[in-house]
Amino acid sequence: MNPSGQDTALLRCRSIGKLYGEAQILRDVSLDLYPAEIVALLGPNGAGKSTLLTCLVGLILANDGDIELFGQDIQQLDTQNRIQTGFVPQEFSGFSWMRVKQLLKLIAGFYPASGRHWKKLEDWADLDSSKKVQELSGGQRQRLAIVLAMRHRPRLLILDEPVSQLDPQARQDFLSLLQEHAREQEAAVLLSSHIVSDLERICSRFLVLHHGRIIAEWPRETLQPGEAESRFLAMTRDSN
Ligand SMILES: Nc1ncnc2c1ncn2[C@@H]1O[C@H](COP(=O)(O)OP(=O)(O)OP(=O)(O)O)[C@@H](O)[C@H]1O
Repeated sequence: MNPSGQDTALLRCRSIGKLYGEAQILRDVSLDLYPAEIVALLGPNGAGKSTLLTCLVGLILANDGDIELFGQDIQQLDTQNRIQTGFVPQEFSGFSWMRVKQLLKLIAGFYPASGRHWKKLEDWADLDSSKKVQELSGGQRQRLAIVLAMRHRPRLLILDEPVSQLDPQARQDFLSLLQEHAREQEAAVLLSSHIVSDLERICSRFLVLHHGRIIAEWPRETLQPGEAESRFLAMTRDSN
């Protein structure tokens, strides 16, 4: 599946395996992400979604398999490609004593001075930049994590439950921005969420991870409205 008509995957992984101690968390996971597509990662609690997403951005090492970003091995990724990636973790932690404006400035320093700051995204986040990170609410902290990951408009974006703490209006507006980002930047986006109706709104493909394996892949055009959720529930219930 390649919605942009371009052959080059921005992310390609093959046969990823991950162990924590003796426990096999991921098994033989392969996937490609292409420009201008938003792909959903579904899976019940403990399926391995966060583990997979964290491996895909190189924050933890897989035990088996290969991961390439922009055609480069993830362990050899050069700075030029590294700054074209963005990651929203499931929980944003650290930097608690810093003021929001200090943190934004610090992170901006990793990107070229000419780097675009996506004003519309910052307006959406509506953060009080004079506050310390530890003074932010859970939802405000999630907005900050999103701004930090997306403000430089990365071509490859991985998001781990990015809307779990957002209020309904913020969530809807963010999903629209995410679509705009994928379209305008021809960005490849992979995101996990337990709110399947959100994913049905914006994703062109659904991957189902269960017990560390991808057990299904559905292009959106093969689904009726609401069918991703019902199929997912039936599939994970039956294979428990
Ligand atoms: N650092 C760790 N050390 C040991 N086991 C871990 C570690 N992190 C995760 N696990 C285990 O790996 C499995 C997958 O966890 P993961 O967080 O990837 O699942 P998930 O699909 O993201 O779940 P959720 O929907 O609840 O966020 C779980 O059984 C979890 O207990």
